Amino acid sequence: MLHYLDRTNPHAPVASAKANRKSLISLKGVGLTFGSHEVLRDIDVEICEGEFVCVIGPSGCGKTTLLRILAGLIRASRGTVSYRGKVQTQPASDIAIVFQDYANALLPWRTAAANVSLALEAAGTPRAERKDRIADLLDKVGLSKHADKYPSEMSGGMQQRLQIARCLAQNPSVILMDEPFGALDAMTRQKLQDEILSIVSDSNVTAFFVTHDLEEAIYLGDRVIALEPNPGRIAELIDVPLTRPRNQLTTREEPEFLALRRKLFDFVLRYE
Ligand SMILES: Nc1ncnc2c1ncn2[C@@H]1O[C@H](COP(=O)(O)OP(=O)(O)OP(=O)(O)O)[C@@H](O)[C@H]1O
Repeated sequence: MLHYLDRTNPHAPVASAKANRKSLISLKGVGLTFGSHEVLRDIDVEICEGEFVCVIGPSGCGKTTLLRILAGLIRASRGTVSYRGKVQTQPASDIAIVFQDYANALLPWRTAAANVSLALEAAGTPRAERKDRIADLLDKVGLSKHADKYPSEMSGGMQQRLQIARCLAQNPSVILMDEPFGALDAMTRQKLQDEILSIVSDSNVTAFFVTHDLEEAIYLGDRVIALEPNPGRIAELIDVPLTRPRNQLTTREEPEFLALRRKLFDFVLRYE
């Protein structure tokens, strides 16, 4: 259970669990070179259990590459990536990835329920348990009424929800998201932002979220990593001091939100 600063309640655990959270992922001196192209340099960051970390930065600065390193899909050329205190040598089964390209992430010949079932089958969930788990997962992402639809019969937002349900079927401790809402319209995007926040907070999942959208990063994150390019380095690691639960209207009007928005805009404008 996460506790966030609650200004409406003076007895809320203000000293927040944040300070006591356990480190889950640790990157020390991580660098990556593709051929002669140095993509990432000296990345040092500690991500704690239950934390929501967003990454922003100009195009090509290495955001996706960093996510792929965390996923264990690429080995760093330098430094170490530790997961639960152990140096990571291969992808962990409890780290799930949500991609922007939901259409390619789903199997078009399987219904929504069968797409979720696939992840359960892969995880070895006994057949007898699958039906209830599928119903729970589809319910969690608001797709209960669409279990028998094929991806082609669903909107972009619904397909992305389905991809998220499939990831949750893995029972992940960490969800890595690479611009998951980038292809969606503004209203759907905001709805899904709130859904992912409630999923993450209900299941105490740790989230690492790559986005081009500076406001999205502030709205979702406990911290925002600003990567500068050539090679990709951490320019700033910014704490987001906004209360939770967040609200699409009031949070975005808070002075701290606006100040951070200004700070991040100034940062990216340097690389325009
Ligand atoms: N497999 C690869 N081989 C060679 N170079 C690569 C490879 N993958 C990525 N790169 C290069 O690494 C750099 C960082 O790419 P990456 O996709 O991580 O950036 P990004 O910040 O996510 O970009 P965008 O915001 O445009 O999605 C780019 O210059 C890219 O061309």
